[in-house]
Amino acid sequence: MNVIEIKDLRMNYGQKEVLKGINLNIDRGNIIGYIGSNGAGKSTTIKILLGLVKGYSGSVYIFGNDIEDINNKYKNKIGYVPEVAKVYESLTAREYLTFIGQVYGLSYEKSDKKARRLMEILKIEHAYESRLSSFSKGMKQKVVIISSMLHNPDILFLDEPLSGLDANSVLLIKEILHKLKQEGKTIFYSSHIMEVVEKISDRIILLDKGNIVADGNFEQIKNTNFEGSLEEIFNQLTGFEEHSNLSDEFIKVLKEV
Ligand SMILES: Nc1ncnc2c1ncn2[C@@H]1O[C@H](COP(=O)(O)OP(=O)(O)OP(=O)(O)O)[C@@H](O)[C@H]1O
Repeated sequence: MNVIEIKDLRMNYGQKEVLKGINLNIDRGNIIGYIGSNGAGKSTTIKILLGLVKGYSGSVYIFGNDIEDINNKYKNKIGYVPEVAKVYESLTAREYLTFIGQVYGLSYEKSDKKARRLMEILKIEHAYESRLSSFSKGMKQKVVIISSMLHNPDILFLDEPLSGLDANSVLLIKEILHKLKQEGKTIFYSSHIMEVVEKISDRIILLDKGNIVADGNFEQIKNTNFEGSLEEIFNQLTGFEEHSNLSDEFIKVLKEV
């Protein structure tokens, strides 16, 4: 059974067609690199899958159930790291994480124990009782990552999850994702850092202006399209060949007096 099945997914915002008929079947135990230019429709797709955006046409099945039909029960099996996470700054990490844990159906005690241990492993345990407003960017990101995984979800949607993390933490999170995948978890990984996507993804899906323009593992995409790194392939497939001219122009404007 496919963990996620998307059929002819379309979404408009006013006159603007943001998704133009997406079809996707996703197996369990995969890391899916979901990439595309700014405004391509990645976050919109993820928000539809999470039940946060309505008004789409087509259908979305998660664990074989239409997300319109299943009273949101599937949400306890999903974790989400949004691109820009809104944490409650006035709460301590402990208050925030135990709250999120309980939203996902864990007991207070269980949430507390797991959250403290996870913060310890990510080396921010000293701040467990501190307000989130006092956290650095990377520390906040670690809390958001913990909050998305505390309930051990089967599907993870990660939007730029490594943002603000130092090199050691990046290494650790990548390793965790790899191990979660081996345990059968499905990870939807959306990012603009092509080197990371190229390395960690079992399958890469490239969205361009609301359409899927490439789908396969890195080798397949390389063979059926162009040679080069994922970054180069991305630029070619999204038709971006003018960086040299644009950078010249940018600097020319800077020099204007
Ligand atoms: N709530 C909204 N109302 C109107 N238009 C929206 C809304 N949300 C997104 N859009 C538009 O939909 C398009 C796709 O946006 P989306 O956030 O899905 O892109 P993205 O691929 O995630 O981009 P990025 O890489 O910049 O995060 C954009 O043109 C955006 O302006």
